[in-house]
Amino acid sequence: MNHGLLAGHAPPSRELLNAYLDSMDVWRSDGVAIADMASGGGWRAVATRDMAIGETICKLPKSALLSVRTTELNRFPAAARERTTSHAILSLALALLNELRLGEESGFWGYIQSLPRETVPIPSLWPLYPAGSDAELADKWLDGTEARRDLKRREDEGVGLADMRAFYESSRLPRTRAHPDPSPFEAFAHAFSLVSTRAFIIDLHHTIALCPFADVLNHAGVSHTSLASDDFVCHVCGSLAPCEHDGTAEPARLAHLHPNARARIANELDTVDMYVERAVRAGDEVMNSYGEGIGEARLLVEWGFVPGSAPAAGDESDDDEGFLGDGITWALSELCDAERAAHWLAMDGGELAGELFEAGADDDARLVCAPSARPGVYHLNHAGQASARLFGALWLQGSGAHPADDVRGRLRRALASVEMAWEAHVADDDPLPLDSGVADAVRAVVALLERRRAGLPALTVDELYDAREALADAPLQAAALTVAINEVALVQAALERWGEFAAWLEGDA
Ligand SMILES: C[S@@+](CC[C@H](N)C(=O)[O-])C[C@H]1O[C@@H](n2cnc3c(N)ncnc32)[C@H](O)[C@@H]1O
Repeated sequence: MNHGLLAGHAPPSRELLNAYLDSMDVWRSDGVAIADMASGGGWRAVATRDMAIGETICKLPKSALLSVRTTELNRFPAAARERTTSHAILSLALALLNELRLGEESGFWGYIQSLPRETVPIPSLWPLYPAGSDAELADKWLDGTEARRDLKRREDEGVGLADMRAFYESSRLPRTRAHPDPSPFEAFAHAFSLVSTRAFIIDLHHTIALCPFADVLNHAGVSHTSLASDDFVCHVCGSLAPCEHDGTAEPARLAHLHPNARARIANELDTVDMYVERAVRAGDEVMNSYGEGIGEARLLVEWGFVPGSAPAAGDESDDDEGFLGDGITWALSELCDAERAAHWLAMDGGELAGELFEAGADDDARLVCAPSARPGVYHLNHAGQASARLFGALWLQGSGAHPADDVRGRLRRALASVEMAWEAHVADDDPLPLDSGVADAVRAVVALLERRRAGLPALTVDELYDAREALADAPLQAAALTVAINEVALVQAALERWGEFAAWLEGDA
């Protein structure tokens, strides 16, 4: 994508980055070095010696972060931000674009020159690529997948491509020596792609920010580290210690801290830190976690890659265990009609289903699994188990329960009896008599899965694999196909499991 930024500059330099980090007092362990990705493009962090749990990987003073608070744009708020946005990601992309337009005159030059020069092709930006390109051809494989849902969610939240365009068109960046004229939308899209793939959530003052050096680490589900930051700062000035905006020497934002910790923060520099949480061997790539249980669809939508879709010897990117996330998900409106959905929400059904789900030693053998840790997520996991939250909402829809009924007691019995019936099915016993609401919920799971399958590409898993095999030099199509393959395989397997169970309940099998 032709964004016109940093044209004519030398490629990213580690020396310049290190000089910047030193000048900003960013502390780095001598056990970690920046190395090239084996796949060619980009960098990664590699351990130069064994590192033990608890060791510090890096400590960045918050003043070294690139955020809307620390950048030049913050000094020209009125001119540059006629339109305000509640979306931190759009504001940060604008602030970064302003620094990129400043080029060598930016206070962040040593850092921003180290960032990828190519736009990261996240799916929100695929419509900007020409017809017949890898991006354009990849898009159709996302139909019916979680990635398409995530893209829709981003649009609903106001961070889709049309929102980016509207936001950028209503913003005015100052002229710079390198860029006396406004930059094209592609330049904003480039900055957005960098923010989407590199920003971390920091605190109430910075909101999200780019973290030099910490953002060199790639992601793995089973990681060695994660970014830690005290977020209970003053939202006005960012101070962690009590400040003039608190109006008291003992602000409520610090009330949860032990007195020793409160005394410590009064005297210490506020930093974001990375510590070794799982031992690293010399020569290993040091992997970060971008978040708990992120599925591959979300990795594609927000970070522009799918683990294992383009294996590269030497990178750990093909280690896909732990990339599982929440499997496949539905919105409550797809499970219940409006009246039942309102009833479910009024009784806090999601929370209730979690309370009623009794974890056990043989959870893997069950039909129903624990609800997602993400509130409001109704999912079927990678083993084809429906979450208690999903099953509960479907049960409510079919049960005829009224707000005045003892829903708690009935849902508890429904969850217990479906599990007993499943055990009997697995043991090849005769079907047990079941409350009709429970059998209806099982049939509703089958219907949901059938609808999901109908929306996914109409090829078998083998045909999808063949389509991926036949690709040459098309990483985005390979990534999109990987998402589609895994979802088709999951829906197919889940349909068999739930379909056979439903038939057995009806005495047909
Ligand atoms: C925070 S950056 C990590 C540093 C990046 N490798 C670089 O050179 O700038 C995030 C980007 O790195 C790449 N990345 C991160 N984890 C990866 C993985 N496990 N496999 C492949 N690429 C990965 C993706 O392009 C992602 O958007």
